[in-house]
Amino acid sequence: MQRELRLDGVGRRYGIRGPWVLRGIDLGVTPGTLVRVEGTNGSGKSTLLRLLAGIDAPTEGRVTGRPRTAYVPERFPPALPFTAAAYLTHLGTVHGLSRRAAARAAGQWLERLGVAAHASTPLARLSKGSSQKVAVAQALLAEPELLVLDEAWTGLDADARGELERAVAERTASGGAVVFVDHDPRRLADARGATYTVRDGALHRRTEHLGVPDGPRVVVRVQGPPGDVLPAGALRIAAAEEDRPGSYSLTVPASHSDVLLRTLLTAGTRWHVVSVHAQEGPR
Ligand SMILES: Nc1ncnc2c1ncn2[C@@H]1O[C@H](COP(=O)(O)OP(=O)(O)OP(=O)(O)O)[C@@H](O)[C@H]1O
Repeated sequence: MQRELRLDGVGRRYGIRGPWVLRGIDLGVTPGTLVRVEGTNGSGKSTLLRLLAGIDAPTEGRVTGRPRTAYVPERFPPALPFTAAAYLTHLGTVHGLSRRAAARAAGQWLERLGVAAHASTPLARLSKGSSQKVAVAQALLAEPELLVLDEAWTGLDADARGELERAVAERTASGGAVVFVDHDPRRLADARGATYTVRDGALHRRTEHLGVPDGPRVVVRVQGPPGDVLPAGALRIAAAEEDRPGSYSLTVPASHSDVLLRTLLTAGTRWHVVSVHAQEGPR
């Protein structure tokens, strides 16, 4: 993602005389950031996410700087005459992948989300949970610059929920942005990012960090050449402390630890991983 996606003075209402659901929204989504959107039922969270995803247009105001975007809607349209694999392959080509690359990415995501056994099942015959996995796969397969997730964890089993959290870490570590709504306040609660609350049609920035930081974390200690800068992707997902010149402790939510390790081990500079340990309980 090269630049900021901006909403300036954005308002949305449904119907000419409908009440304003959102009004005067100014928001910048910068590359590599994670944004949680909160609010009570009916406050306008999904409306905001549809505007950010570009599948709905504002009634007033401007949206600029749109990156390559993918979206998991609150309700996935399932009754299309495709199998899961054919649908994902088709969408991959729509996103600009070659047919071969799209089929490969479709297979990989069905595998990662634990639904590969249903690759040949028509969408209309998938269970609710499997259908949600296909909804998640369609958004992830083309590695979007902006990923918009509306209750995307709902209906997923524990393994798939973990896989989606990892995918979020991958997207942010590689410079993409992720905007999400989730009814569980613990979702990605430890991850670095910003929280906004939708209230009375306006957007209020709540805190620098998401939610209540009480989830399991992992501390990775690394050593590199003194004076070398940690990879940007690592700094997007981890809190870093320099213990000595060139020696850092990086703290991440447990769900992000393997993405952090991969980011460090594939960086240009050779970072030596000294230790990896779990940090439990309140800090
Ligand atoms: N397509 C639509 N046509 C008419 N009104 C709509 C439409 N979509 C949303 N609304 C209305 O806009 C308001 C905000 O809805 P929205 O779905 O954005 O809220 P939400 O915060 O996501 O709610 P929830 O937490 O229940 O999912 C509600 O009053 C809703 O009825």
